[in-house]
Amino acid sequence: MSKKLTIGLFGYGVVGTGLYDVLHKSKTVDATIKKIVVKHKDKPRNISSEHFHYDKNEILQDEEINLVVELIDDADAAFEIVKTALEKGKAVVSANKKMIAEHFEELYELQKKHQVPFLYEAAVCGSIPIIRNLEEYYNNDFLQSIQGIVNGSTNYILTKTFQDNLSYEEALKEAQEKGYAESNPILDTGGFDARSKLQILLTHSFGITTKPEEVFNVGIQNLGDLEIKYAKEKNLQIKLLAYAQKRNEEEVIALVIPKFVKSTDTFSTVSDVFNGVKVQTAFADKQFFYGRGAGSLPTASAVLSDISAIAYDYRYEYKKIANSENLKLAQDFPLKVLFRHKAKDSQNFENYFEEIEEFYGNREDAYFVGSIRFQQLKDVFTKHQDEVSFVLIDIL
Ligand SMILES: NC(=O)C1=CN([C@@H]2O[C@H](COP(=O)(O)OP(=O)(O)OC[C@H]3O[C@@H](n4cnc5c(N)ncnc54)[C@H](O)[C@@H]3O)[C@@H](O)[C@H]2O)C=CC1
Ligand SMILES: N[C@@H](CC=O)C(=O)O
Repeated sequence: MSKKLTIGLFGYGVVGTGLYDVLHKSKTVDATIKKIVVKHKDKPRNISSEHFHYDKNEILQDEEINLVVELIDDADAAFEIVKTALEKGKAVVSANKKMIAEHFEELYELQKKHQVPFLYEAAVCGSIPIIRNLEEYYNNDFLQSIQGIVNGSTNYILTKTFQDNLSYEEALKEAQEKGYAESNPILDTGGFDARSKLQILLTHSFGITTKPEEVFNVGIQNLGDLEIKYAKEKNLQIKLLAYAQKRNEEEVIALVIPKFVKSTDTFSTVSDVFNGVKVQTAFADKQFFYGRGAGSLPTASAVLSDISAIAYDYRYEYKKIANSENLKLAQDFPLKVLFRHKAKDSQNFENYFEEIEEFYGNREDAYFVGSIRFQQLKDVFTKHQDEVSFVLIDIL
């Protein structure tokens, strides 16, 4: 039996306004927004000011509200809201991957303790229902790998700079204007948003819980004309990929990194703000999910689906945590990359590499193809973040 939901909504930005819209258009969900708490009083909005409140307790202390939908852009404030709501026995829907990735263990314990649903489909790949599928559909299969283009803004920027010859700055500005980018866009371009999503995927696919700093991410912010030229000459594209991939029976590779993809690779068909996720399992073999990874209505559609699932009391069972097979993150493995540095004083970057296959440029502006151990790659990136770029050719 589906239950009637009275919603308290936090945030009325890109996703919040989208949710208001889809909830009023969809006739099948028995849910009403009673109150909306926003931060700024004077902002012009498309609905009457009587809907808005400015104190979080207006929602959190309201006994009639049985579902909190959290759609704000502040991960710390979001955690406080979600924590209090769960403690008060209210169901919660959130799209805030940064907050979930940073606080997963506390949120997991709160759900268990208070026995209330906490759903967050919109937090990973916008409109693609990947979490619910990992929770339900793949429950009895053996997952081997999940690879995904999981960030809409960076895919938009890469598409526009590659195909339409826009500058990086112009493409980023467009992604911001369209409501795809995070309020702080370095979260997108630096691969941090993709890392948060990867952390959530690791939990729902392999039962591995992680702290953000345990998952390594390289973004697209250091890529330049040389990488694009190299890719075009070889008929390749560059995509920011997130990997959660079994290396053997004990270890899972977890990594966010730009990668060259061939024109025959399904990922090469994922352009613009779209996301794509490849799942490989023992029984089903390969499957591919495709859909809009960001934007007002597509993201709101995932929030709407969570709301409707809450109405029949659906909750994540986290079976993969219970049956985690004690999998651990792989600490070291070899990769083949295109490496470039723009260090002013010539550094001995070649020493980090096991083998160098192709060398271009000169010592001060060099780029080369070589194989490197994961630990070495992390080391060189950590020490020289602003001076180096990597594009993955393959995990070896
Ligand atoms: N924009 C997108 O395509 C997607 C966004 N998300 C996530 O959804 C959440 C919302 O994103 P957007 O709507 O794009 O952000 P936004 O910046 O358009 O809207 C967020 C709103 O929350 C308000 N806010 C901040 N702190 C608040 C507080 N303490 N109480 C009440 N309101 C507060 C801000 O003033 C702003 O109006 C974020 O966690 C984001 O990562 C997830 C998937 C896609
Ligand atoms: N900034 C994010 C929004 C959706 O998660 C993205 O671009 O993917």
